[in-house]
Amino acid sequence: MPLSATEQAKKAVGEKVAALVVSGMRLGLGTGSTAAWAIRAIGRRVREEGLQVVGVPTSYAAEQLARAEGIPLVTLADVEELDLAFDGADEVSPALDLIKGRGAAHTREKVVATQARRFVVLVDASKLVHRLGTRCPVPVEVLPMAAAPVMRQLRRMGAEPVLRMGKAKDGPVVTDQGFWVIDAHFPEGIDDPQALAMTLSTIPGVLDHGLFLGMATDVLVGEANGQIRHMQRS
Ligand SMILES: O=C(CO)[C@H](O)[C@H](O)COP(=O)(O)O
Repeated sequence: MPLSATEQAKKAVGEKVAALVVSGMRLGLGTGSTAAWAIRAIGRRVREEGLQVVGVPTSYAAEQLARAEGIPLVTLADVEELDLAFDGADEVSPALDLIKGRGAAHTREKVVATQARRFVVLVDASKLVHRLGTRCPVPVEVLPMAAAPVMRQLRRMGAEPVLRMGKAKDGPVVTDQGFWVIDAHFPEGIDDPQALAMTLSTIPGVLDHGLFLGMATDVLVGEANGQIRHMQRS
């Protein structure tokens, strides 16, 4: 079946970042449908060209895919830093700030991204927003016993919190860490992402949230016309 235009754009940016990889690199392997294109393309280069890399996966899903593709895996205990991490995103602002976590992997994704000298974000053009929060909620990963007080706190902060429920499971989504995810909706968008990120980080029971501010060094945007736009942090 032919790929949709959106899937073509995801594939294009995934293959673009895979082409930036050279032997010896230590990689952060992102989660989601766009990062999966990159993992598959890197796996192909490992098998066909003998490309020598190691990868740190950001989720169980990324780990399984990388294993299937033959990419050698290591942990953050094995490598002091990563040369390049790549990942998808749910929103990208003009300042290259992000919302991530549709796949509930944002906590590990943030840890991995912070260990990388270069953090390349892969999106199709539908993810570009003028104001963070206008396209999707901010995922907040919480200790299950803290879910109710965290939701009350989020309401006091002006958010509309929704506990994320499983699609093929009764009850809440459970993350790779055994935590839950509260999606904090901001119907008018987020006024001050920095202040929100700081406040979220101080709420007891919150493991981490999906605001990735000042972290992306590069954003590759797959456009509808098949072109790739490269945005870089100045
Ligand atoms: O943050 C993520 C997972 O937690 C994903 O990277 C993000 O949701 C983008 O996914 P996709 O490329 O499938 O649109």
